[in-house]
Amino acid sequence: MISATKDYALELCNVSRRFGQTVALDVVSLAISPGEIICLVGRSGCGKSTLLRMIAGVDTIDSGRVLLNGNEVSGPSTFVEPEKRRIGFVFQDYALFPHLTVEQNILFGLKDRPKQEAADRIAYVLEHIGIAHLSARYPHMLSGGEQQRAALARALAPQPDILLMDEPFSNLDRGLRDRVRDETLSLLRKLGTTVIMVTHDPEEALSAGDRVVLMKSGRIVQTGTGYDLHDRPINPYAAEFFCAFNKVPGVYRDGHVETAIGRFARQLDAGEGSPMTLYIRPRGISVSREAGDISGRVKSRVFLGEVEQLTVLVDGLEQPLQVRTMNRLPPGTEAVGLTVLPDGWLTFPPA
Ligand SMILES: Nc1ncnc2c1ncn2[C@@H]1O[C@H](COP(=O)(O)OP(=O)(O)OP(=O)(O)O)[C@@H](O)[C@H]1O
Repeated sequence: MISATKDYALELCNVSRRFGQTVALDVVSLAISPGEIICLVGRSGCGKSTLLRMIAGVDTIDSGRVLLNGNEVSGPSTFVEPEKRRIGFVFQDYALFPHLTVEQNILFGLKDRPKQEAADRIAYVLEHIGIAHLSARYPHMLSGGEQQRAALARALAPQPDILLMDEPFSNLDRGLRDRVRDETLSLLRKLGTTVIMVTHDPEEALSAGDRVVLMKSGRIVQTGTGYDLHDRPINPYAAEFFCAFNKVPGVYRDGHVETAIGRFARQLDAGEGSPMTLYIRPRGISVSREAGDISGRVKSRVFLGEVEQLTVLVDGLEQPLQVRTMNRLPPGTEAVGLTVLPDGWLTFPPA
């Protein structure tokens, strides 16, 4: 084994994996500190599950290195078996053994421990995860949320260095999901567990982890806090993953993006006359019955509770603008004034 820095719980160095013609992971590098909670996101097929499988060691890599606590576990001439990696796994379907009780499921991962130690570990996780009263039940006798907690208890019992979770909350309905997720993550934080959690849900990714890792076609597009990814996306893919933007074509001139709905000042590293697309957040437009920078006509509105989504026709734009507002307009309002807020827009060259 090659020993590198122990500052990181996990390091991926130029990891690649192909399946025939498909490049599932394309020279991926990532370092994760102990106790960090990472949300791994990206569209279907971008390589999230493959990445978890390589870390867990249930599949091999073609090139690169994987290090756990500074020790190489996958590399050109190294392969440490999954059982020896001290990694816990929680799957989307929980994968509990149906013929074993909750307690027996947890015991399964502790078979090599002395009896008393295993019993102590089981008691500890049952209590901390709040399912001691369910220990004698079989999986089919548990609700979705309870099954999720049982799977978490089984994964945590052997005290893994890293916990990998593949869409762990996606089988739960919305209300339960938020609660189980908050409870689970606060417990994992308390235990100081390093976590990589795959999710499809952009909101979950922004809110749940310390850091978001966004993938596309086997590559990491951007890593950063939820605020970084949401407010400062590095490209249109990252931007559109977290927000359904209005897109307005424009041209860069004299420090401004010139569009059919006005000039937007920003210093850009772009040549005079370069085409630029303005990405305007639906919440980045204020709307009122007074005159604004832009005149529009409300085509339709959908009341969503906290906010209302308006579709507004604007002269000179092929597509109407989508506007999300907390400002309740009187029924039947047609003519509106719109103003794009200073931090309500981004700009990128056209894709
Ligand atoms: N064993 C395999 N054989 C062939 N192709 C595979 C295999 N495993 C994964 N792939 C391909 O590799 C790519 C990445 O798959 P992966 O399951 O990692 O994506 P994902 O981001 O987890 O997708 P999803 O969000 O749909 O679960 C996909 O194109 C997939 O079809």
